[in-house]
Order: sequence, then C-alpha cells, then structure tokens
Amino acid sequence: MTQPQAPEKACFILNPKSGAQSSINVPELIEAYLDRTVWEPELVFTEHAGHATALAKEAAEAGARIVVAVGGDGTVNEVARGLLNTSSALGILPKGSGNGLARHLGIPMVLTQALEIINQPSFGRIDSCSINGHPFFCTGGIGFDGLISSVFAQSTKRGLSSYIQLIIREFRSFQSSGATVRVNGKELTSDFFVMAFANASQYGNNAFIAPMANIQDGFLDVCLIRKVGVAEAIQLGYGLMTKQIATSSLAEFHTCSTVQVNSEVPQHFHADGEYRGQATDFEVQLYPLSLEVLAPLVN
Ligand SMILES: Nc1ncnc2c1ncn2[C@@H]1O[C@H](COP(=O)(O)OP(=O)(O)OP(=O)(O)O)[C@@H](O)[C@H]1O
Repeated sequence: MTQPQAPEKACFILNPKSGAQSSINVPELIEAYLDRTVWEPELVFTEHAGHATALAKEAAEAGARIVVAVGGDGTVNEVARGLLNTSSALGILPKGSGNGLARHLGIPMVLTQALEIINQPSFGRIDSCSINGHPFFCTGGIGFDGLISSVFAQSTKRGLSSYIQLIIREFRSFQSSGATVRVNGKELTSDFFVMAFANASQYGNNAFIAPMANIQDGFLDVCLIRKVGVAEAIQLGYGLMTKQIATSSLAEFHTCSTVQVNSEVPQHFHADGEYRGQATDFEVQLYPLSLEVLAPLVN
C-alpha cells in the first residue's frame, strides 16, 4: 500500500499595500480553501518595500517547496528574485493592480480559483531577465514606461483608471530621447518613445506589449517604438489592448538573449513596473529557465 505523502511547506508572503482597496481577507481564504493534505502553510506580511525578497530567501532556506507571492508584479518580482538559485518554486495569488506575470502564466484572477491551482500543483521552469542587474520576470523598459513607473511609484492611487489618467497626463509633456540600441549585431539609432523588453507577453491588465512572447523559449522579445504623436499613441494603446501591436507599423520587434542601449541623456527605467532609477547605458540579459514556478501554463 502506498503511504500518502506528507504535506509540504508553503510560505505565503502577503503585501498589504498591493492592489486597489479590497475587502478580501486573504488569510481567511487560505484557511478556508488551501488543501492541508497537500500544503502546510505559513503566512507572513511584508513590512516595507523590498522586504519580500528577504522573506522569500528565508522561506527557501527553511525548506519551503513553494513561496507564494500575494500581491502584484512588484511583490512577485521581490519574491521571485529571492528564489533564484534555490529549490523553492514561485506561486502567485494575484492581488495587484496589473498582475502581468500571473495572467501570462494562466493563473486565475479569482483568488479561490488561484488557490485551486496551488492545491493541484503543476511545476515548470521559466526564463528570467535583468536590466542593469535588476531582475525582472515579466517586462522591463526604458523611456515612457520607465517614466510612468516612476510617477506611479509616487502616487498613492492604485487601479487601472488611475493608471490611465496618469499615462494621459504624462504623455503631454514627455520628450522622446535619442538612443542607440544594439541587438543581434545591428545598431539602431533613433528618438525612442519606448524600449520594452518582454519575457512575458504583457505589462499587466491584459496590455500586450509582445503578444508572441514565450516565457520558456530562452529569448527576450524587444519592442521598439519611435517618437510618436497623439494619434499614433492612441493607435498604440488600441494595439496594446487588442494584441495587435505586433502587426503595427509603429512597433519594431527583435528576439535576442542580450541587448545594449546607450542613451544621449539619462532615461527612467523599470523592472516589472517597479521604478529603478535613471541611466544612460543599459545592459539587458536573459537567463534561460532560471526560475521554477507553480502555474497551469508551464510544464
Ligand atoms: N508593507 C509594505 N509597505 C509599503 N509598501 C510595500 C510593502 N510591501 C511591499 N511594498 C511595495 O508595494 C509596491 C506595490 O506592490 P505590487 O506591485 O505588488 O502591487 P501593485 O502595484 O498594486 O500591482 P501591479 O504591480 O501588479 O500593478 C511594491 O513596490 C512593493 O515593494
């Protein structure tokens, strides 16, 4: 007779600040829906930005089989970077504003359904990336999306509508800057509005910057958008939300495992929507299958 397997350790790292205000009580949901025959849970709350990385490392060292980020892409980023080179897998309970990586991996946005995925775990490995040494798992970017991440970081408002309002406000004063992108032996010099690096296909909220991106293929999808006017920006926005950006004449795509950018002036940049500062020189790199995840769309 085969013995039932003992439950394995699952550490849930909860960011109380992520997402729009909601009345959902995640500890109660975990208590009610997590299968205790599969998982022995531990719940910890982050106390400040950056805390989730240390908590994830501690959980991995303590033998957690999975470390679940309960939050948005910022929290996922912090947890995932703590799990690189460990034997713990990343899980996600999407509770952020955008939830780009969770959406890409097919994790349901309804938390009870996301818990069902955790109850019947299926594991796989995904690529990870870095921009100037800052890890990212979903998208990184320089230019307008870098600026938006910087303004959003200072805003107390969360949710899609505040995000769109902010984009419209900032677009009016944004100046595209000259830069040279070195990719696959080519040098492309222009005034770029956005230089986006996609490991996953979307920024979050189903805004698809690289609809064809495959997170397990060992390649980054680079999307370059040159200086645009208002009408073109609206077209791009429509392309993002309808998965049609890849066929737009306004966007140029390259697949590669490394890319360099040299800008004439310092530019804002982000990793998974988290603002990482300004720089003139950038190195973006992909690390194949470097993170184990618990998700339906990987194997
Ligand atoms: N206890 C905390 N207090 C304040 N900020 C925190 C705390 N824990 C984490 N953070 C920060 O909260 C920020 C937002 O988190 P997160 O990205 O998960 O949510 P979001 O922005 O609503 O979602 P998304 O990135 O999917 O749009 C991150 O920058 C993270 O570092």
